[in-house]
Amino acid sequence: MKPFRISVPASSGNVGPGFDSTGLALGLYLHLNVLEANSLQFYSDGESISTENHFIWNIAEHIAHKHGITLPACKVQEANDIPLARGLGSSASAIVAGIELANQLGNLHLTPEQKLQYGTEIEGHPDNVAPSIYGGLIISTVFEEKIEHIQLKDIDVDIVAYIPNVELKTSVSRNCLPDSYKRDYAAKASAISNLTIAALYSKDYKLAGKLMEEDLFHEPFRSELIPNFSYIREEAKKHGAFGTILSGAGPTMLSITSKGKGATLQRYMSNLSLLADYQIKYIPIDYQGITIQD
Ligand SMILES: Nc1ncnc2c1ncn2[C@@H]1O[C@H](COP(=O)(O)OP(=O)(O)O)[C@@H](O)[C@H]1O
Ligand SMILES: N[C@@H](CCOP(=O)(O)O)C(=O)O
Repeated sequence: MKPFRISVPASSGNVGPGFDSTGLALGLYLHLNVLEANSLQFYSDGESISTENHFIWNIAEHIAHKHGITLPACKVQEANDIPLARGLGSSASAIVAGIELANQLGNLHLTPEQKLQYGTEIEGHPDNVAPSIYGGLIISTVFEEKIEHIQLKDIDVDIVAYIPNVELKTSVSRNCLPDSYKRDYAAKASAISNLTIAALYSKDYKLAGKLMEEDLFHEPFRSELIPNFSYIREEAKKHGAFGTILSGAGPTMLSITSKGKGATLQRYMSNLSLLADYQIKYIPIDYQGITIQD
């Protein structure tokens, strides 16, 4: 077996009002280095860990099982820049990595569409899995059991993320959401979402940022779980952000600002004493999605 390396980007789900359907790939990565070995070995950031009930290995085995194969022994070294349970799609990146691990080890020749299908079945919604596979900004939905998706390339904005040092499980944050919305409310929420995508497509980032902050599908119900929600939004706006939204289910928040202004916004926000224990990062958009290197 030739050694190989899988790299999967993080992602920010929803992008404001695109609940469960829109996501942006971000330049923070989960890497798996895979080498030949006589027994199965898994290392995470240099430490040996058990593969029993290991999230990524379980997914690889699940995919292998679907295709009627057994995975060969190997040594997997994981290095992960994506903080867990912060709304940066760590679970989707891990799922995509597990699918790719099975694909490579089992010579399954999966297409990107098959990976998206499998990943979405496991994650439950495609908004993180799709950008982790394809890169860029992806709008997608499950339709007649298939996943339709469109990629918007060249999003000419800078991204700044505010990552608090507390975790929030996506499952917990989803429990706060209503089971249904009334027709007028849903129509308004959907109009805001449609116009946000049209604004992004037209590169009207000022309008896109304004509309992103008007989401009605999830942010109004989640904001009270999020530390400094209004404060971050207001401070970022004062210093050039077009808009500031929850990343995925939170607790990370994310601003979009003009191309070239990200570093300045990052510096300004890093000086706020209320945010002293946050990681505040200027993160590039990833346009490659998953990559495999020999
Ligand atoms: N690289 C990884 N290795 C093992 N488990 C992971 C990895 N990444 C994510 N997970 C699992 O996914 C959980 C986080 O998923 P979730 O609550 O959906 O948050 P998010 O996807 O926003 O980071 C972690 O607590 C862990 O159980
Ligand atoms: N659409 C999902 C996105 C969850 O993203 P995560 O990064 O928090 O897992 C939701 O809003 O629940």
